[in-house]
Amino acid sequence: MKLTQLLNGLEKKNQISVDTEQLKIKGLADSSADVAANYIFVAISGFRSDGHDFINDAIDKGACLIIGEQGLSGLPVPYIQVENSRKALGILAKNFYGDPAEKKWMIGVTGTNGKTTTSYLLKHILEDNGHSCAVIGTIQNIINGEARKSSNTTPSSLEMHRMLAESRDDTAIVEVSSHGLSQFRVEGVQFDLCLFTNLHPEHLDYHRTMDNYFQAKKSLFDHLKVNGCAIVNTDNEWGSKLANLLEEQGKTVYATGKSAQSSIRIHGFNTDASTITLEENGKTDLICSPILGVHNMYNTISAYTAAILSGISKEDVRESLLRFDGIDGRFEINTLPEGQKIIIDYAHTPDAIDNCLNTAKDCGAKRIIHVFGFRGDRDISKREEMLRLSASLSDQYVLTLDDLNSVSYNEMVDTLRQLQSDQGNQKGTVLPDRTLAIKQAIEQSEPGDWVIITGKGHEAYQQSYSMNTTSDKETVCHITRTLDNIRLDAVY
Ligand SMILES: CC(=O)N[C@H]1[C@@H](OP(=O)(O)OP(=O)(O)OC[C@H]2O[C@@H](n3ccc(=O)[nH]c3=O)[C@H](O)[C@@H]2O)O[C@H](CO)[C@@H](O)[C@@H]1O[C@H](C)C(=O)N[C@@H](C)C(=O)N[C@H](CCC(=O)O)C(=O)O
Ligand SMILES: Nc1ncnc2c1ncn2[C@@H]1O[C@H](COP(=O)(O)OP(=O)(O)OP(=O)(O)O)[C@@H](O)[C@H]1O
Repeated sequence: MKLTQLLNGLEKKNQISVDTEQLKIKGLADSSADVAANYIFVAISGFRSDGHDFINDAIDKGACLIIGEQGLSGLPVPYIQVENSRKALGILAKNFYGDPAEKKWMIGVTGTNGKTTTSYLLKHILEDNGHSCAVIGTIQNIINGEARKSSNTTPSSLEMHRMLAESRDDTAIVEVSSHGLSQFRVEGVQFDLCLFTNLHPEHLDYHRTMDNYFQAKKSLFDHLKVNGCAIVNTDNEWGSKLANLLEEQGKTVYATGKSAQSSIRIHGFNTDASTITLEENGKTDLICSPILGVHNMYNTISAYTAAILSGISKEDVRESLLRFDGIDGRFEINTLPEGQKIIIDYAHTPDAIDNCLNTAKDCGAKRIIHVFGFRGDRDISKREEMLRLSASLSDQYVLTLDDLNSVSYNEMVDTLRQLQSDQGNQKGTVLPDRTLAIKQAIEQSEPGDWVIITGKGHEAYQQSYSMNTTSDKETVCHITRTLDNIRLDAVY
């Protein structure tokens, strides 16, 4: 592709020569390791290293043009200085791959909790009604029906545009994280629908304040196509604020919530039957939420609204919801022959833990035994609240290891012990080996009890534990001898 086409929309700080404009570009790379002959290398100043330090490597590998933020001169190949390299990468990737988002029905989902659940509910409804849906998100990326490993919730803009270009699906659902937004990973992607699930304290190690975190999430809505719609859960205070701000900007907002002003108004939740009564334009509708918990009912409402705005009839959406068979690691229930329920859930925020434990209570759990831990290198400000909630809502809890990341085993165990002694109560114990913690919880459970294992959900273990299993699901299967894969028990 000719460089002039690629640079469309890019603000340059320096002029480039007519000869440079004629360069034929074979590819783009933001990692020197991926550079080949006639590539553009975009140097990004990162959190761990600085791409500008790898410019010479990139040139040795065949880069014919460098883009970066520093005022550099004297390079053996042309250099373009830009204000923001991550943003530049998105613009170049969009041009290089021919603006793939423009050719699809694009749906972006953001919020602290519920992005994955809402995305999979929506994917199911759309596919059940004849569409083909790509999903780019936390568990995996699904392109043309094939699952690919995902290492970030929202991949870099380069991978994003590449995957969208490879996808022959008519629709793409993208989970958009706040990190992704603040790092311009959806630069050049415009959405037909943008969904906001909720905002709760999380990632404050990165964003510092809730307002910064909110601003990052809000920026997704700058990516709405001209006729695009925002779908916002206004029962969350930040959602309500967002809906007002977007309306002030003249955007089309579908507010979902209990208030009378909502476009889709919630009249009531029936937690026993897992149903929701909704009202739109004076007409009420009863829909089933196929995953337990009021929090999952909110996800169902977001998916329902997005499906309707995608052109599916209410009747078809209602029918499709009845055929949904669950998501890995999202309130997955296994009922033991003796009557205990074992739940595996990805909850790793105070709000999510609150929701999970309360769902078990609402569903009549005799006793709740909660197994959980804290991730190394992640926002530590939420730990006390997570423990406080578990100590008050569960009947017994076991503090155990979650991913250590770069934190040492001893440091995390000391942290667990310290937190238990400062904030815990007599219901709790510390048992670092996650597999033994799960075993102890299951062994101590009695018919009618719910054992709730949170934090890892669908993910594989990073550490090895004494049982040699690779995930919570495998551990539970191993302990309970449930050899069949655990699947979500029917809610209805
Ligand atoms: C802290 C953070 O967000 N880092 C993200 C960021 O990495 P970075 O650009 O800072 O990378 P870096 O290692 O410092 O390298 C800087 C540059 O030098 C280049 N380089 C480096 C080495 C080399 O030899 N040659 C070279 O060219 C790198 O390719 C890069 O372009 O940009 C990368 C590309 O987009 C991301 O993969 C990476 O996510 C890391 C892996 C990560 O763990 N991020 C988490 C915090 C995250 O983003 N999480 C959210 C979900 C949060 C949630 O809701 O749970 C997500 O969307 O996944
Ligand atoms: N709407 C919701 N409100 C509060 N908590 C929720 C909601 N939906 C899901 N959760 C909780 O959050 C956990 C993660 O859910 P999900 O994976 O759908 O969210 P996510 O936004 O994709 O999370 P992440 O950004 O961490 O990948 C669930 O296992 C559940 O405990």
